Amino acid sequence: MTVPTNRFPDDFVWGCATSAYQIEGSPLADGAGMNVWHRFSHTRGRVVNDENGDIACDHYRRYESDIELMKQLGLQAYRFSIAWSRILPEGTGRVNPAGLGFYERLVDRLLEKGIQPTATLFHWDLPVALDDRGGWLNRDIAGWFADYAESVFRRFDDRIKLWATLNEPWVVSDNGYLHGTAAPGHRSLFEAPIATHNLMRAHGAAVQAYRATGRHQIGLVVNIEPKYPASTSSEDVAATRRAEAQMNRQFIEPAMLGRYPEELRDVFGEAWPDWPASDVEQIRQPIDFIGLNYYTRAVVRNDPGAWPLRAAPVRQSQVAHTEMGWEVFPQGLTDTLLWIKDRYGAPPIYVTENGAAFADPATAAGDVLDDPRRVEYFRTHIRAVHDAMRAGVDVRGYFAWSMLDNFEWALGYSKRFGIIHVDYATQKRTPKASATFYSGVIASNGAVL
Ligand SMILES: N=[N+]=NCCCCNC(=O)[C@@H]1[C@H]2[C@H](O)[C@@H](O)[C@H](O)[C@@H](CO)[C@@H]12
Repeated sequence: MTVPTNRFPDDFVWGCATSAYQIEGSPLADGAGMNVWHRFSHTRGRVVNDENGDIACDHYRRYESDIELMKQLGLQAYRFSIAWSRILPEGTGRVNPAGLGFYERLVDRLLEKGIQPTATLFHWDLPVALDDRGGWLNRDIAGWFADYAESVFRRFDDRIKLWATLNEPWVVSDNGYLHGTAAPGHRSLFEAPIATHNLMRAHGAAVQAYRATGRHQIGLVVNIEPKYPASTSSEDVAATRRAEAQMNRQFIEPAMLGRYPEELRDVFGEAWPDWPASDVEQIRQPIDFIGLNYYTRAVVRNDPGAWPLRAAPVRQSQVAHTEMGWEVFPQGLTDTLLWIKDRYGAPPIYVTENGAAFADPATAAGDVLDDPRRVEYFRTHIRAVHDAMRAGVDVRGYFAWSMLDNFEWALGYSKRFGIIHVDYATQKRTPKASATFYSGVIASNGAVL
């Protein structure tokens, strides 16, 4: 693959990404079952300002005008997630035709507008009915997930050509079961490894199901945050390896190499089981691509009091940070793409999420002051992708996070990642300067960088 010096290959795909619970609203409409983020966000004290996704960006009802905005931007593809509990209100068994109907309308409208739909099966919004049966702690969930996957493959594989099983299983295991900062809000050293393992077994089962009937591509989306030691001391280097194994290799390694990083026993101790080899073999199903979500890096030091990693980030001074407190570090994206290529056999990669939160207040006149740092973030990170491709990494596409300002999980609506501003009181959409910039990147295939 020859990569031109000043633009991207002709078949490179440019898109934007979102997820169901963060933008759709109407979480219980038309027969949908309740999902764990609905229950979590309606539990006092779990989300900033006790905000929830009851309305969000009202995309469930406004999807046609939102697709019009995507068309105006010149998007070639759109990454969204399918809400499991719209399709199967009880998580298994009865299919809800109205739930399928929403995604049918969404997909057909996207195709009408020449925008490729790419779907993620699970973006954290587990049906409550399954959570009440143990959720990711119940080994049966691999079969439940495969059945759900089959019901959507059957319906949409004629129109969706790029599938992802899971979005960022690390966040579900680490935030949802280890630290309790995300749904379902558990805090347990023993539950997190079980959740990890069942998430990955479910991934494997869905890929196996896809291979039976699927005709296109399926992969796994992981968040990778490259870890750099704060010093060359053996303690800081060891701490960095623990942090890197627990976030960056805990999921991609079983999926691609059929093994878990040995550092996980150092992190979890007796709470890390000896998984049956047959389980890990089943997890290691050949996949067609890796989806990489990249936001930032971490500089890591040894911290004996930091449970359970015994590692802590060191904030870098005198450099730019986003509203999330994340360092702006585009070199980390190049480094990560090269790391995936070198460590996992040069798989095709899509950058499935990359973006930045900055405060973008709307003025009284209704304009939106898009922080110029967001344009700079996209410019430098898209350049970083190009650098990796010039160094031989097989990157197939880039999806900006996010198309719309949206519900940022436990941070509610306090963080704005969108290239399109959403006034949540009026639901008015206003493209930001970053939308104009990204539209130019797409139109010139990266030549404007
Ligand atoms: N330090 N630090 N970072 C810890 C690792 C961050 C992991 N979270 C993500 O990557 C989430 C991903 C998610 O898909 C999307 O649903 C979220 O809205 C975005 C923005 O938050 C990102």
